[in-house]
Amino acid sequence: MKLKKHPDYEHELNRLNETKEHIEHTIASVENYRKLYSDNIKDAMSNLDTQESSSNYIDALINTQFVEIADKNYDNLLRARKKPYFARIDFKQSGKDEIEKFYIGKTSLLRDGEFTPLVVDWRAPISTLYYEGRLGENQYESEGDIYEGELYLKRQIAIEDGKLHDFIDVDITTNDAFLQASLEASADQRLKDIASTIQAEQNRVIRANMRRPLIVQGAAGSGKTTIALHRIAYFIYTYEKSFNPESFMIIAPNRLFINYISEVLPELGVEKVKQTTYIDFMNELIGKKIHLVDKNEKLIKLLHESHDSNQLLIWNTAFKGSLDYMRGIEAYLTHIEKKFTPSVHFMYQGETLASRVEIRSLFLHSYDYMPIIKRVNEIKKLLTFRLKQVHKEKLTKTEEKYNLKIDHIIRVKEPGDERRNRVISLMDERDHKLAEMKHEFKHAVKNYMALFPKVDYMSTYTELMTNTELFQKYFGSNLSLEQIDYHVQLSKTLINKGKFELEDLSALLYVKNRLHGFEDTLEITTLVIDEAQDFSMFQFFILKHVLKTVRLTLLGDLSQGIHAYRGTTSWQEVMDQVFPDDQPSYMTLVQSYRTTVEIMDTANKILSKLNDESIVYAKPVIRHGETPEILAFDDYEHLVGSLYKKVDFLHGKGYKSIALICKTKAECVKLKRAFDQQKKHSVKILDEKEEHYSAGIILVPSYFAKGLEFDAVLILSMSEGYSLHPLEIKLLYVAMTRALHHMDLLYVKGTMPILENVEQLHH
Ligand SMILES: Nc1ncnc2c1ncn2[C@@H]1O[C@H](COP(=O)(O)OP(=O)(O)OP(=O)(O)O)[C@@H](O)[C@H]1O
Repeated sequence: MKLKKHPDYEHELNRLNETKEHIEHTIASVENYRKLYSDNIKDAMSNLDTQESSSNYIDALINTQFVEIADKNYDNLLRARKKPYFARIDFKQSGKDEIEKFYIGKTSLLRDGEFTPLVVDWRAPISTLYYEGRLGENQYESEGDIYEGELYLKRQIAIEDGKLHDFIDVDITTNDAFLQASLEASADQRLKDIASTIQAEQNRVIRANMRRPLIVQGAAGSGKTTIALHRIAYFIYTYEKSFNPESFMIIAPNRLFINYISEVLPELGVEKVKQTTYIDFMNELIGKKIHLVDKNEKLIKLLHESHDSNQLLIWNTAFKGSLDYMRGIEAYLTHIEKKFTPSVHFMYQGETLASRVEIRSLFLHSYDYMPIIKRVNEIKKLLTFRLKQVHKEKLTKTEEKYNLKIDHIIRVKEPGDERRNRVISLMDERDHKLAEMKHEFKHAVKNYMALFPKVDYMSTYTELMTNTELFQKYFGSNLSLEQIDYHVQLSKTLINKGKFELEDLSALLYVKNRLHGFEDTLEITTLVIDEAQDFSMFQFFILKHVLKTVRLTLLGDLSQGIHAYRGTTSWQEVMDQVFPDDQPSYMTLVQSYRTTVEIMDTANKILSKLNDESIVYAKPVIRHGETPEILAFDDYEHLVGSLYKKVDFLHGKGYKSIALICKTKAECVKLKRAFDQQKKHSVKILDEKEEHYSAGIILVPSYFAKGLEFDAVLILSMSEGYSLHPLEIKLLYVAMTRALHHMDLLYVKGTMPILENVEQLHH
């Protein structure tokens, strides 16, 4: 009712109707075109056997392309039908008389002969005024030009199912009613497009210069994954003419994530972007599936055993992810490279066609930009070329030489047996010589090339890892004998089982790249990595190196670095070591959108146990909920009894996704049995292989919870509690920050040293 009294109500209503009419009209025209052209294609195809088959075929292809383009717009139009736009800004550009109204939506709509679009795409330069600008004097940039003016209005417009629902005028779009409404929603749609509620700090990340590396440190729930997708959508829109969507790639931690992502990208009007995991991408580049030990095995070991007893494991993992490791490998390859060319000249018929010095110089200098095996091939081509030239010449000369001799004998000698024998003998000698030359010609290059060592990336790398002497020589200067022995023995054990560790993938790819290189089929020019804190320096380096690009966006949160023993512990280090000459940008996101003030406060208290002054704590958007309960029980039975009641309660509240997070899978299995016996609730265990999850009660080992979110989270500690070790603090922090609306912690007394002295926690 109130809305109808708004002086602009009629205007907004008419505007919406006008827009909808335009959309319907365009949809109808596209449908007509599609029908017409698909009929044309059918005709062209049915005539393919006739004489003009090729021109018909070309016609068919052109029409197919047309339909594809129409299809693309068509899908966007269908989507726009229900919600053509979500905001309006009124802007008067300096020098112009008129205040222009811009309606902002997910896809732009143009009308013939009109300069101002009916709807402006959220990714258009002017839309940034909606996300970042405040009322009053303002400016925006488009293709290097600055447009100044005055922003008169910022209006958020809620349209649902094509009907005008509400609109409100705002100044800054922070913590507004629209954002609140969006955050109240349940987690059944894990990732969603947030085009209408993007916040200023997020907008800056989305639109940051893509030509330089960008590192984003974002608190839990600050929208990193969401922003990663919007950034890609923004870039595809902005650089539509220079880049194919296929040249964008997003690396996510697992298939579950990728499935979430693949649902959101089409919503953002983006398809065909490559979505993969690091392991899958490495296997693809290496060209074979490398069998790895479970990538969580180390973390699980560290959770079960003391850190002190695993010092060598921690050292070895960090070492294999470091650029020192890469440098050791490089030193070994350089050594191989130096000894690679034969120590003899390339000769033919006693003549040097290429000296060993020349070949070495070609190999080490002229062709040094190529992978080793390709250089060998280049040398082979060169030797073959020279040999062919010389061989032809020598063959003619030899033949001529014999023919002259034969002529001479015929001229000076009397006919008779002696002359005949002499001529025959010379002819035999000539034929023999020519045959011998042809034989040498045929085998010369092959024999010479056989003097180059036979190398392949797999044996080169495994030799280096398992040979104590070699390892000591190339990596050993700062390592203890104990460390060297640990590395070599572990490598031998793994290789005997035909397995590698996750850390070996970068190394294998490095060696493969140096030896064999890649075909020029790597189309990826722009890479976005989510959960980047789990990546090592070597992983970042190899991606930059192999893809030959600095268009990398890394989004991560060091506070959630549960794989810090193998991942990144400092973004500064990434900038210094991986991008020293690439002018990387660094941005932070501290506002957190996922959870309530009460849950975030509790999680932050846990995080403060790290006693790390450099941590920037997540600031929740003001949204209140119940205070988390921290409940201690005398034993397992009492805990489980209370857990059933909690689950009933949460069900009653209408929460669709409820996660029961235990520290390890073993505790999840134990609880699953209990639930199965109780027979009231059906529960599943979420593990690495899971590809889909949307609702229900799910048991989650803490280390799989990263990146996910649930309406309600119950953290459970039966026997394996959380200690004050940084890894366990981070694990508990990650678990707590998964909740959207509700979180409690239930534990058996004595299992949670981490809670000691945590001020003001509710017991
Ligand atoms: N501007 C926004 N408007 C509405 N919802 C938002 C906004 N930004 C983020 N969200 C929501 O906040 C939640 C967290 O976002 P996301 O998962 O992208 O964060 P994250 O930084 O990757 O989190 P984490 O590191 O904890 O896994 C999601 O539900 C997302 O839809």
